[in-house]
Amino acid sequence: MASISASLFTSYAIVRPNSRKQSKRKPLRIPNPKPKFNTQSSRYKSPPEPVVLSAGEATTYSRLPPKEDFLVPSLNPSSEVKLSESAVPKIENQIGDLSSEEEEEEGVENGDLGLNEKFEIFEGNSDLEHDEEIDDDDGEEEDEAEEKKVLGFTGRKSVYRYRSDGNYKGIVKEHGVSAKLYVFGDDDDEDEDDDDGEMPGFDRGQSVNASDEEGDCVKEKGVPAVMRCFDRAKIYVKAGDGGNGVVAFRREKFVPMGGPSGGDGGRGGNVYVEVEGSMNSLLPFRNSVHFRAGRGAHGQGRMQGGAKGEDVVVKVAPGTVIREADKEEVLLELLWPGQRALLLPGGRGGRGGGRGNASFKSGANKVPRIAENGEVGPEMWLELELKLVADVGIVGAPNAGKSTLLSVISAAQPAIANYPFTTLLPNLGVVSFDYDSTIVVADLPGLLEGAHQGFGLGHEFLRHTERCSALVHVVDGSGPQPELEFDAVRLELELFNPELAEKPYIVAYNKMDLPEAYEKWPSFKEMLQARGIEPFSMSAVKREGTHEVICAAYELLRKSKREKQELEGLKNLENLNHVADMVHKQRSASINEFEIFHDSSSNTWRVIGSGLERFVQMTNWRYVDSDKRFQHVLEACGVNKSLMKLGIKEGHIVIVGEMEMVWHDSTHSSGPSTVKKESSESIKWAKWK
Ligand SMILES: Nc1nc2c(ncn2[C@@H]2O[C@H](COP(=O)(O)OP(=O)(O)OP(=O)(O)O)[C@@H](O)[C@H]2O)c(=O)[nH]1
Ligand SMILES: [Mg+2]
Repeated sequence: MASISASLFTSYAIVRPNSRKQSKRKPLRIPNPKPKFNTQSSRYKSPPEPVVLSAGEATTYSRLPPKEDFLVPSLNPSSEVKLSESAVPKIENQIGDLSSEEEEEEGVENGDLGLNEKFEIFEGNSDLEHDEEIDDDDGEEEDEAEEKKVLGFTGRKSVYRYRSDGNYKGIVKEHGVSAKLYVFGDDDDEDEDDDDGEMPGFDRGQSVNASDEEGDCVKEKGVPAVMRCFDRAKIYVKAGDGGNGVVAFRREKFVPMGGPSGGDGGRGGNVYVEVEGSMNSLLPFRNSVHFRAGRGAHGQGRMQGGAKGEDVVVKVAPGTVIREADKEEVLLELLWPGQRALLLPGGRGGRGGGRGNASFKSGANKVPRIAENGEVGPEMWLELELKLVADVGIVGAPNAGKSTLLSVISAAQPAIANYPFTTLLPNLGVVSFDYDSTIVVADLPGLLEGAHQGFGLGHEFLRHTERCSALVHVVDGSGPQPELEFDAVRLELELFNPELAEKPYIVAYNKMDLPEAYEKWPSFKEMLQARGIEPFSMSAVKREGTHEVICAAYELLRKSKREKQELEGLKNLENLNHVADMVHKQRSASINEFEIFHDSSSNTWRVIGSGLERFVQMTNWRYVDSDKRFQHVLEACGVNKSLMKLGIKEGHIVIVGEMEMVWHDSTHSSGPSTVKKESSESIKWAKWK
């Protein structure tokens, strides 16, 4: 009975904002003593020791240059090493001719190639047979084996400069062409330990400096940031907080007791996501990561409401998929220019929250000394992923002529050069057929064997073919074994995503103007025909056969177009504002819905319920009436009753949202009474801790 009477006059003493919750929000960051470079992992291994080809002349690196390379325009133009485009085949020949280390030294020292200390050699893993072959050799034979290890070379339109100690020095961009050797060897024990067959290729993110424990995750990912950021980004978005309401009273001559006149706060700004047709990458998010909408202005006297916060619009490229960070579920998929989604609605001001004291005026309370805080705007981290919206994707091995084909069939002007990996990012081109029919064609970086495991660059971009309706597979006819090249690329597509391999495709056998390609064409054609595939032959450089190829691709496209349109139509009907709707729904959660958790060791009772928590957040504790209102709400929504049922005792701690309170059983009065009628004396407030 005592407990029942106590229940009628129960009150809370508000002690302080809930410090536990706050500390949870901002955890202390304890430095991780472990090296970030996981030497145990089979995927990320310590980089092999540099392979010195000739005394201090060149060093082997197993990764692409760091991201800074793509930012620094020119560090030392005076010492720029330029290799003319025409020098490239020359280098290739010389590499082929190298038959001893001396020759290597000579070639480098002479500076014929301009490569002295300035070229990088990427080391990859060889297949088993090759390893064995090299292992068996000794002495001079080993030198021969070294030769065999040189499989090819590539270059790019930037010159990387290395100090002789192996540390990366800088970059001279734009005009030079540097050489890169791909050496497939077995020098490193660690490579042999690589049981799962993963290649410690340059894209594996191995640090240049093995002792570089500070290598962050950017380095571990291996691919330079400019390439990763092209189609992936992580951003932070926050809707604006609502403005606070104020307590004010009308003071005017001849208007005695003018009444409350505190205005409401304005609503916080919204966060929108909009598709910008002119964007074709997510690179802009490399520099701007945080998007915060403006907060609503506070209300003012004379019934002046606050202005609403400024909205923020995050512009993304067509084809962007949006997920909440570290979650699988797709929030939004924005395909077409102009599409706009309300992602996060701003915190409410005005009637929804942030009310001034004028809004609290009632017959019972004509002088309300209470106003609300504006509602806090929601926030989240988002992961953006771009999947280009191209109709046809051009795939194939490096140097097959994919970019050349795109340049011939469209007005696009991709970089074309006689070395693999000229294309580092996908290129888009628009091909016009009639007045009103155009298709978008994407030229992707070349695929290597092992691409699905991360070898080479192509796998980074294969996801861009997922939205293509048809593929054009370009085969380099001048290669040693076009059939094997064809099979390897098909296998990579299949291993990356079996759905890709099921897409309709056209095989375009390229470089027919070269005798070696011309000779191999009949056998290649025969092999594919035996499999039921009708290949096309072309010479992209001479623009012969390219029209037939793209027309055939267009036909394939048209076949699947109707089906695709139906799907797109369905997608367009999707409600793009569903995330905002979810937020609205959460906001309108009733304060009557809550759960109570008890920690007996600390005598703490935690009341969890989004409606109640929002109420706490919006209560402005500066005003005495706010406390009364809060007590009333706890009583009205049944929190007090539930706590007493569960056996709460004097002095226990109750936590609601960010408030921590001490429970008191009041014994000052008896008999039924509502909190509303309860005098302030009946409430025993504890001191702030
Ligand atoms: N002879 C001849 N050379 C060609 C033909 N098509 C392309 N090439 C050459 O092949 C080389 C590679 O061409 P690209 O178009 O850059 O090849 P890619 O497939 O885009 O190469 P990556 O972007 O590095 O994967 C260039 O030197 C082209 O001039 C052709 O039909 N005949
Ligand atoms: Mg290319």
